[in-house]
Amino acid sequence: MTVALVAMSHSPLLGAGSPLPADIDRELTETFDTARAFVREFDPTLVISFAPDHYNGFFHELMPPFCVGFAAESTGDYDSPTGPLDVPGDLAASLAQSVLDADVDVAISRRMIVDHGAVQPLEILFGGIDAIPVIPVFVNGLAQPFAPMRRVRRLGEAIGRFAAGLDERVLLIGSGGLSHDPPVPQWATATDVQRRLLLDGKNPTPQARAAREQRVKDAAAEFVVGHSTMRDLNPEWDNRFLDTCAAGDPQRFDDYHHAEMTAAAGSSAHEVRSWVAAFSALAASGDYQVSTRYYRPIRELIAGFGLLTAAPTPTGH
Ligand SMILES: O=C(O)/C=C/c1cccc(O)c1O
Ligand SMILES: [Fe+2]
Repeated sequence: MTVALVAMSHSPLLGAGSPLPADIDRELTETFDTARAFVREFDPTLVISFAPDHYNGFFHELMPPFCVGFAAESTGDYDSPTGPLDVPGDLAASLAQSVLDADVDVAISRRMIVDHGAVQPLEILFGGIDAIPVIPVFVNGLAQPFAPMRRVRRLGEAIGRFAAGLDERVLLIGSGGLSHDPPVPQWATATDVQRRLLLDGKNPTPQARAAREQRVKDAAAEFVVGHSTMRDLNPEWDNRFLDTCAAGDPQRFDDYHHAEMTAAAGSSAHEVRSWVAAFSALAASGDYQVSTRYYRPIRELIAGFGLLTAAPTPTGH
C-alpha cells in the first residue's frame, strides 16, 4: 500500500470554543484515536494535504483555485501552532510540474501561509505541524467564483498519479466541510471594512484577529441555543456526500454544482473540495475501501463533522 487517506472536517472551535457535550467529546476522541491508529499502521513517509484557507493566506487580490506550496508557514489563527511546515520543496516542485503536464493549471507559492484548515489535521494525526514532510495543496473552498468539481477531481487525479509513482508511503489528507455556514464574510455581502480584509487582510492586528475569532465563537454559542440566523447544518446532504466519497467513483463528484451546494449546505460547504481532491487522488491508485466512517452534526463546532479513512482495496478482493 503506497497511498492512504484521511478526510476530516475541521473547526477552529475544536478546543477553542465552548466545551462540547460529554458524549460528543468522547465520540470525537474515539474517532481521532481510530484515525491515529490507522495512520500509525500505514506509517506514512509523506503527507499531501488538501485544505482551504480562510482569508489568512489567500485573498481576493489574487485568488487561485489551487496552489501548491513549495514552502509553508502556519499563521496560528485560533491559537493553532505557528511556524514552518516541513515541506520538501523539490518534491513539491515536481508535483506541481506533473499537475501542469496533466493539463491542470495550478499556482505555486514559495511562501504559502496556511491556517487552521491545513494545520488542525496535522496536529490531530501527528501531534504537530512539522512532525512529517508535508506538501500543502490549497484548494479554494471559500471565495467565489469556484472551479467546477470535475476540475477539482482532475487536480486530485493528477496528484494521485504523481503520488503513486513515488517511492514513498503517501498519506492524503482532505480537510474541511461538510455542511456549515460560519460567519466568514462573503465578498458579495461584505461591508467596506470587511472587503478590505477580504482583499488583502494579511497580518491583522491582534485586536482585529481577536474580534474576528470572538465573532465566530459568539455565533457558535447562539447556534447551540437556537438563536441564530446561520443556515442550519444539513445531515442528509452530508451523508449523501460521504456516500459519494465511499462509492469509489470520483466522476460522481462532477454532479455537485456550486450554487446548489451553497443553497443546500452553506457557503463553507465548498470546503468539501479538499475531500474531492483527496479521494480522486486515492482513486488514481485503483479501487479503495473506506474503513472508518464518522459523522455527527455538531453545532458547537459550526460543522457537519465527518471523518473517513480509506485505503486501496487489497488485491484479490
Ligand atoms: O476562519 C474563521 O474565522 C472560521 C472558520 C470556521 C468556523 C467553523 C467551521 C469551520 O470549518 C471553519 O473553518
Ligand atoms: Fe473551514
